[in-house]
Amino acid sequence: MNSLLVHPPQRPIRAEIRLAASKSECNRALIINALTGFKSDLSNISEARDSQTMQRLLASSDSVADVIDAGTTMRFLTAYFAVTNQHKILTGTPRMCERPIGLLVDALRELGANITYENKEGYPPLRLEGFKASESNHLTIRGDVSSQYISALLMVAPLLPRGLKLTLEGEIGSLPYIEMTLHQMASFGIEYKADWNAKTITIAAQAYEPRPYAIESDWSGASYWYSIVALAEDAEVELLGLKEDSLQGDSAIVDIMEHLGVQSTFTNRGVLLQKTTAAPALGWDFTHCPDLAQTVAVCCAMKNIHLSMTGVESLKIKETDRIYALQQELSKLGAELREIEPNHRYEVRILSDPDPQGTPAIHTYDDHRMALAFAPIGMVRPVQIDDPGVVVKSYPSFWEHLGQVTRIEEPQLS
Ligand SMILES: O=C(O)C1=C[C@@H](OP(=O)(O)O)[C@@H](O)[C@H](O)C1
Ligand SMILES: C=C(OP(=O)(O)O)C(=O)O
Repeated sequence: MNSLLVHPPQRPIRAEIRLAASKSECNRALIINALTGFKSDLSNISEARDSQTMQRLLASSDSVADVIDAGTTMRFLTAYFAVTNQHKILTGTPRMCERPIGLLVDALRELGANITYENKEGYPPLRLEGFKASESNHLTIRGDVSSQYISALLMVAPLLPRGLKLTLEGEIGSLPYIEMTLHQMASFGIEYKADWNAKTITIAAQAYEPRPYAIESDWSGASYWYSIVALAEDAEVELLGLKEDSLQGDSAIVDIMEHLGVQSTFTNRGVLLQKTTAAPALGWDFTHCPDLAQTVAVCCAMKNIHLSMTGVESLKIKETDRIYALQQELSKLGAELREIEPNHRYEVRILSDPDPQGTPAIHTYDDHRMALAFAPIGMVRPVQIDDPGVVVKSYPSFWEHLGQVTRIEEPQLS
């Protein structure tokens, strides 16, 4: 299946969608479960490939662990395999081998891990050859590159003989993901002290306790349904398995979408999305919810809402350079993603649709969020999404779910 055509719905949309479980919460729960000796009872394990890969690699005794394109799986397993003294080669797709990991490797080396680079300094593949705890239990790490390095270190901190005092340097990005890690660790009996003013987190040596743990549905996946409701003429969708007091920072989509014309009402099963009036312009800082940037950029472009976005620095080192990918694909809709302050502030503006009657063909750059963020365009005009299978990374049942509300087909060969 090389591409899919999404057609505008012929009827008002009324649907209940059971979202995939959050791969972020799931990957933390899987690592922590491993650290309890696989004795915890996890429910609602995510069907996302990133989480299935994590589960498979944790259970495998192979010397090579291939994470495919899963960033959290790569970063969390690096710390886990290192500190549990496992000898492994950690590798992934060519893109994974372009995503930096040097800050995490430097930190683990300081703690006593023997890690070397197979090819390029600072990037996977990595060779892990044992662990001998060092005297030092105090580390400093930059907070503005990827929070995944920090989460990875925090989860293994209780295993270190002297625990860990971690100081974060500079701006902290993706903070809710760090807080999610700490909350989940606490759910398995770990005590910690976080001082966000001093930017330090202190964790003593202690043991994880096996506990039951239920993983919440995925708020990042929910964002595509918000965009569908914002763009469709008539839509009401209930997303099942989401909570108002979520650990996931991407629940910020509730506030963002109030400006884009979607109202949220929490029910005892999840959240009900209904249409309301949209604002003419939106300014948003994505520092703590970078995975929402594509959803919001595309939705604003389609609704002709002027968007000013900041906090998108990390987008260039994700599954693809998401700034470049957005610029290329938004231009097919007659929209522009313009850099206003170098690498800091961008805006989305509508110029003119180069072909209002046409069916834009959207490339997805091996990035699930490109396919997921552009598919809702189909609520307004037919759209072709190339390489639709990329969604398996986080939301494998997306096309099946979308097929419940509108027609999707493989394009006819001419
Ligand atoms: O810890 C996590 O589960 C994640 C953290 C974020 O990455 P960064 O911290 O690199 O921004 C996010 O983009 C990613 O999808 C998942
Ligand atoms: C950036 C993402 O994932 P990861 O970094 O875990 O590959 C994502 O899911 O958007």
